[in-house]
This record gives sequence, structure tokens and C-alpha cells, in this order.
Amino acid sequence: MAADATGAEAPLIGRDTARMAEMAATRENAARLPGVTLRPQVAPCAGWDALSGADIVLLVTPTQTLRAVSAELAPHLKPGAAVVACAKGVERGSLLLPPAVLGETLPEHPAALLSGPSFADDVARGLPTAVTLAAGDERLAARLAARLATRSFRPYHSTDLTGVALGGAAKNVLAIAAGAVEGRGLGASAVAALIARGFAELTRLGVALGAKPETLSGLSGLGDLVLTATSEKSRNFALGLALGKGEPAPDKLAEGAATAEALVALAEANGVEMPISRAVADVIAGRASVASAIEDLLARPLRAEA
Ligand SMILES: NC(=O)c1ccc[n+]([C@@H]2O[C@H](COP(=O)([O-])OP(=O)(O)OC[C@H]3O[C@@H](n4cnc5c(N)ncnc54)[C@H](O)[C@@H]3O)[C@@H](O)[C@H]2O)c1
Ligand SMILES: O=P(O)(O)OC[C@H](O)CO
Repeated sequence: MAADATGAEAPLIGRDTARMAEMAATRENAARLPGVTLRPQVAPCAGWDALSGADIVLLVTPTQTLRAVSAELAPHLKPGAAVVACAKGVERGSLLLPPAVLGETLPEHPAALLSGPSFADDVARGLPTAVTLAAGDERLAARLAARLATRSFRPYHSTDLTGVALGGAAKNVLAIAAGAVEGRGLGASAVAALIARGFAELTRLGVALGAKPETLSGLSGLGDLVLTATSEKSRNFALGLALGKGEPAPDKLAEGAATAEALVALAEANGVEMPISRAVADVIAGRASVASAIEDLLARPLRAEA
């Protein structure tokens, strides 16, 4: 659970016992957030015991591990505890978005999703951040948002779980493309074009899946796309940048790389074209070079803007 508005103790559970003990002693996550002092109420620990008292559990693992981790913690959860996924991606194989994965692994627990433009480092340093907290039940979404809000961290609430999840998943894939365009030195105009056309394909799929257009153009969709596709602090953008420059990929999690193929498959299953995401999937899978993928995108027939 995160350090929330109530000031109550918030266990921070990790699987590496030694690292959690070091974090508890130094009050710093030196590997991920160097220089940031943990708030007094954050209590780093290992093992699932601390879960038994938690009304709200934030699951902050990569999308492709969400199923295994949520299944593992299921027996340790307090009855009725809300589980909030923070992952941004599409599960490979099932093509499910994070809330739907939780629906399968934790059917007895209300599932929620936290997404939106927010670098962990910015949040941890108390810089102003606005995000979206989605849950199927509006009262739950509002209650969770109020519990997690701080003076600098503003969760807006939503019931559009699909829209919030799809925006977060697709923006990571599109950010890889934006990084590649930047890495090839194609200029700011090309990056802007990519963001706009990328947003068009994100919207097409979102609408086909039943998402609300206003969710897709909100914090968790367009907002996060703009952040991730324009900042070198983004690990997805940084991966694209390296690919565009022909440099080795950074050794960091880039959710878009793991999600690209699944996103395109989800789009295909819904009769939606996502040419930029497909280009990213092709490059990640080694089916195309960055240069040929860009050539192919530029050679697409001219059409009405939609
Ligand atoms: N870092 C950010 O700024 C940020 C912001 C918003 C959302 N997210 C999302 O949060 C999710 C996690 O990203 P992150 O930045 O925390 O990644 P990270 O690599 O910094 O941390 C992932 C954590 O998950 C743990 N983990 C990995 N595989 C696991 C497994 N099989 N079982 C149990 N634990 C496992 C790792 O030990 C690590 O503690 C991603 O979907 C990402 O898109 C990240
Ligand atoms: O570093 P990235 O690319 O995983 O982006 C982190 C967050 O999702 C930004 O909102």
C-alpha cells in the first residue's frame, strides 16, 4: 500500500528480502529512486504478512507478471480489499488489459487501475502530478482517489477501466516509435505528426473496445502519451531513441516492447488498423529495421484525416 492521505503506516512489500531490509535501514530506494528519502509512514518489508491488514493494495509489477503475482498474493489478502493495478500494458497470450487480468485472478476483490502521466521520480519528489484512478464502481473510484491524494498527487476518478487501461498500454508502444523518430534525427515536426497519428490509432482501438473518447483524450491517454513520447526520462522513449540511433537497448523495463505485439493482435481482433504500433512490433521482433519501418509508414496511401 502507498503512503496515503491518512498518514497511516503503509507497508511497501518487495520480493528481495535483503534489498527491503536495506531500504528500511537507509530510508532510500537506492536502485530505483536514489536521493529520495522515503516518507516516515512507508514501511519496507518482504513477504505477504503485511497484506492481511490492508484495505487497499497497489500492485506495481510489470504487466506480464501481474497474473502470477496477483495469484500468489490472493490467499493473503484481507476479504474485500481493493486491488489497484499500476501496470501499463496488454498481457501477451490472453490480450487482456490489467483490470481484466485481476478480474480472473482475484474475482472476489474489487479491481482498480491507477494510470496517467507520472514518472515515479516526479511523484516521489513531490512534484505536481495528476493521474486517473479507475474502478468499475464510481464510489469506490472516488474513495480510492481520496485515500491516495496528497497535496502534490491528484488522482481524478473514472469508471472507464478499459479506456484508462488502453491509453496506458498504447502510449508506451507509441513512445518507442517517437523515440525512434527522434533517434533518427527526423525533426520535431515528425515527432508531432507521430504523436497525433499515434493518438488517432489509440483512439480507434479504444472506441472499438467501448472506451469513452473523453477518457482517451484525458490524463491516462493523451496526457500520458504526450509525457512519454517527448521525454528522455521515459524508458520507452529511451528504448526507441537507442533503436533509432542504432545503439544497444538500455537495460531497463520498457513495457511497450513487451506489449507491442499483443496490442497489434488486440487491434486486429477488433478490426482496427494500428500502423505505427505494428511498425514498433515489427522492429522489436526483428522483422523490420527502424529505417524500413519508417519508409513503410511514409509510403502509406494518403487518406482523409480520421
Ligand atoms: N516507473 C514509473 O515512472 C511508472 C509510472 C507509472 C506506471 N508505471 C508502471 O508500473 C509498472 C511497473 O513499473 P516500474 O517502473 O515499477 O518497474 P521497475 O522495473 O522499476 O519495478 C518493477 C518491480 O516489479 C518487481 N517484479 C518484476 N517481476 C516480478 C515478478 N515476477 N514477481 C514479483 N515481482 C516482480 C521487480 O522486482 C520490481 O520491484 C509498469 O507497468 C509501468 O508501466 C511505472
Ligand atoms: O518510463 P516509462 O516509459 O515506463 O513511463 C513511465 C510512466 O508510465 C509515465 O507516465
